[in-house]
Amino acid sequence: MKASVIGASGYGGIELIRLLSNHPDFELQAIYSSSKENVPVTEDYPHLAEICPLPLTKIDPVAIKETSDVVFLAVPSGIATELAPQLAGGHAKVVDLSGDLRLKETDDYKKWYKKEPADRAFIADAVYGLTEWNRENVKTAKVLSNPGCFPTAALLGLAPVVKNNLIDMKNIVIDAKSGVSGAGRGLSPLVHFAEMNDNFRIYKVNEHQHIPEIEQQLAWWNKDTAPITFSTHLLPVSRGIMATMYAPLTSAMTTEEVYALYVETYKNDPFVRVRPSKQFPGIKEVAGSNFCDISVDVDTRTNRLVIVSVIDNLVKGAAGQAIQNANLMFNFDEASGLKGFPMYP
Ligand SMILES: NC(=O)C1=CN([C@@H]2O[C@H](COP(=O)(O)OP(=O)(O)OC[C@H]3O[C@@H](n4cnc5c(N)ncnc54)[C@H](OP(=O)(O)O)[C@@H]3O)[C@@H](O)[C@H]2O)C=CC1
Ligand SMILES: CC(=O)N[C@@H](CCC(=O)OP(=O)(O)O)C(=O)O
Repeated sequence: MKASVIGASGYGGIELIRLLSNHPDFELQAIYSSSKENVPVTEDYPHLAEICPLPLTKIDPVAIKETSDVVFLAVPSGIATELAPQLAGGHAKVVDLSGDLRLKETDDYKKWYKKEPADRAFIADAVYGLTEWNRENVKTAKVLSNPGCFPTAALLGLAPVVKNNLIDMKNIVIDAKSGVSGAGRGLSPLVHFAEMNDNFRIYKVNEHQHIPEIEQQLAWWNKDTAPITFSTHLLPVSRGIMATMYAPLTSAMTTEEVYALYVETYKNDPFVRVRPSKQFPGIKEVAGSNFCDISVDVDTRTNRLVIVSVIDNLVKGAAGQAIQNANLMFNFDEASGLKGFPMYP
């Protein structure tokens, strides 16, 4: 199957190139950029030498749509709003990595992204691809909206207890940290070396655009849903997200009981690894891989459950999950092209 990547000069784009170049079922046939034409991608990214010989090409949605079986969009929010509808509706399937098609309430998109939303009906038809929890819909999707990096880590961690009504939905706190590649390749004072290195900062306090995305999925799972507290911090590392979730249990449970529930829930999911008690995951343990590692612990003094979930923001949080979804959309093995192990140390 022929795959194309738009936004191929960004961090999400080059991660798609890395993974698709080693994929047995997709052939990466073209890569697109809005700022560069006929320039080998290796000029900016020499690590792709002899891996990806393709030049960056000007974006022509009509031609891309006709020549591709699947188009991955790794462009900033606001751009997919325009491009995705132009690419959809024909032979090609579309996988969008941005936030543009995730929020079914278009007013939420306006409020949190501060941009004009895509057409409501188009968004309604886009399938939200939190793979482990929406496989059947993903399989038939023509337009796939890939989850955000923080929502992926947080929701995979929360799902078993939220779906089984085991935590107080009115008291969920999600405390998340991300490496700087989560912000893309563009520079800003927040990710400037001198300000980020040797430092640790909270950002977008109570106004992060992933808040409505997480709340939307929690509401689909549990009718008692309520606003969450969600905070994001910048770690002075390149890759990785750790989301630590805190919530009171609705009735007393032991760590062993909660652990058993998680093991049972994720026993058939190739990319979710539930850690044994007290073996809390670090971000390095999933770096470069499509794994999400989860650990749980009950604080018996407060009856509060602590859930720790880690992913690589560029893999399970972006390009890896996008390919996992595309695999299902084309009836390939879900793990095809994604079997690379984490890099450690
Ligand atoms: N980084 C991460 O960990 C994650 C990112 N995402 C999402 O994936 C998308 C890509 O992110 P990321 O790769 O990090 O960002 P980057 O800033 O690194 O890359 C953005 C890409 O979009 C292209 N682009 C910029 N403006 C336009 C335009 N007007 N038309 C078409 N293309 C344009 C840029 O290339 P050029 O200027 O050459 O066209 C570049 O290739 C974003 O929506 C992001 O929110 C989602 C999950 C995680
Ligand atoms: C470290 C960092 O800055 N991360 C970004 C993640 C952005 C992202 O992935 O945006 P969408 O999912 O909304 O497209 C942030 O917190 O905004």
